[in-house]
Amino acid sequence: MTLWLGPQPLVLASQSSARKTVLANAGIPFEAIPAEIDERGIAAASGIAAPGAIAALLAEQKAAFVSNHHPGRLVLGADQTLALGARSFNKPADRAAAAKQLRELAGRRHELHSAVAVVRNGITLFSDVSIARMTMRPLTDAEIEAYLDIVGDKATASVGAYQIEGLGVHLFDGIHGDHFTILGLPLLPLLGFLRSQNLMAV
Ligand SMILES: Nc1nc2c(ncn2[C@@H]2O[C@H](COP(=O)(O)OP(=O)(O)OP(=O)(O)O)[C@@H](O)[C@H]2O)c(=O)[nH]1
Repeated sequence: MTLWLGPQPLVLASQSSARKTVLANAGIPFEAIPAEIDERGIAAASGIAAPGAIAALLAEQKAAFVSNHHPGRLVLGADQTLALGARSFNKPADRAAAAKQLRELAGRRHELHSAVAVVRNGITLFSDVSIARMTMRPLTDAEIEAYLDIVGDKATASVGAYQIEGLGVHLFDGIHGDHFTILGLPLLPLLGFLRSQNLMAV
């Protein structure tokens, strides 16, 4: 008996190592085929300001892009936006941007809006946006620099310049929300959908 009942593996429209790990640990077979879209351009052209709506749009656009190149396949797209008050943040471009972003997040609560979409033949079959609320400790510039010295390039691999399951945990006083939402893939709503399609044995 296997867990996955689908005729073919899921297609994951992502290069995210965290998203791959989440699916692999959940026992869901997938092929990773990153979407070649201009995320920032699409977000800017959409005129959308709400972080959850931006994440939902980009998750759907990533899945639709790959779906159009793989007819008949079930394609999963995901996106995550960080919101601090009315401002939205994306993955920092380099260490200096990560330091600047952490200085702004320190001592405050920010939200992670994680969206997932499932598309087949260009039709969106499922979408969900989940929110996690993260309370970051007050941090001195010296603490931020020490953290960045220790984590190195990983600081630019995540939207908040941290990996919560790794050393990023040291930055926080409080975490409210689903662990998978923080990692960037709302797994529980996705599993509910896959189950509803009779794709899972459990
Ligand atoms: N390991 C880890 N990754 C995180 C965490 N928080 C956010 N991320 C990752 O930060 C990235 C958010 O950027 P996105 O633009 O949504 O995705 P991406 O990395 O560009 O990958 P694509 O899906 O190909 O667009 C995702 O890869 C998330 O998995 C965390 O706490 N731990």
